[in-house]
Amino acid sequence: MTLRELLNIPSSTNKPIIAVPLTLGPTDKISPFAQKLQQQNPDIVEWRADYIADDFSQAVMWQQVKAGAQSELAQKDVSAMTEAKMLSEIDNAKQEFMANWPQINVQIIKELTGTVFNSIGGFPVLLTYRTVAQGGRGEMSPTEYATFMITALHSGFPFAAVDVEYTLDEPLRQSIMDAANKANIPVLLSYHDFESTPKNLPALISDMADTSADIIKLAVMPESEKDVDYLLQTTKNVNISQPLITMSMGEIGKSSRIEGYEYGSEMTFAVLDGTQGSAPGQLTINELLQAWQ
Ligand SMILES: O=C1C[C@@](O)(C(=O)O)C[C@@H](O)[C@@H]1O
Repeated sequence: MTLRELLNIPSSTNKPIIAVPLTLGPTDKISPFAQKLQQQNPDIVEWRADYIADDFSQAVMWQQVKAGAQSELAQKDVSAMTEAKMLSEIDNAKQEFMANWPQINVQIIKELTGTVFNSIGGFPVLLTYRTVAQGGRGEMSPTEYATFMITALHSGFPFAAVDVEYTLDEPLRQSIMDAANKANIPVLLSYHDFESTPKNLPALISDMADTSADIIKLAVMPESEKDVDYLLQTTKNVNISQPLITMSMGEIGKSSRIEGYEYGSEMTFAVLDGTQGSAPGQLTINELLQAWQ
């Protein structure tokens, strides 16, 4: 099955699926992005949840609740005794907040996810939380990362696919994959190397394909043209049953984002004009379309 068939993204051309990253943070507005989406019309939006989810972590949310209570207290003209009592009440509130956190967290994740789905006008959404270790912004612990992904998958919104990092501990990885399977959402297993191009690409891709993942994705950094060629040749020659997505990042790797599909890479990541990219070397959609002409 092709990736287009799997993700239900038909096309009349032989070109790869174009994905654009949505990298908005908590203070960014989504409507300018949504407008550009309509104009530039990619195939799929990759929601990079790592740009926003950490701002709604348990620690951050409690700090906000606490700061609110403290500033209210500071505005009141109360005696030292009353103040001490109110401070101890804030401490009690903390216990309650921590006990209720699982439900609060579910609600927050539902709202974040809902905002994405309700704002971008029907484009398919790939859910990604990229950890710092794999080149993203996400600083959650592995368990928090898995909880975030599973909760988002349970939110009822129809993600087109979900990115799961290959480097995540196997049991946690499996727990996300199980949640995705239950929700009938294809799993895209990903591996990134922002430093270099591993010398064992065929074995790495085969090992990734030996899991129950539905799609395999590899993004690596070339140190020379030779590395780009190695990635493209490996993409062409590797024999796996799942659709494959590969790219060489950075300036030297740009050609792989344009030509990769000729070697069997079924998706390419590009940026909407006037928005922020999510990895080095990404072209704009217009540059990509021009290169294909
Ligand atoms: O895995 C990838 C590929 C990518 O790193 C790139 O190089 O275009 C961009 C990421 O947003 C995405 O999750």
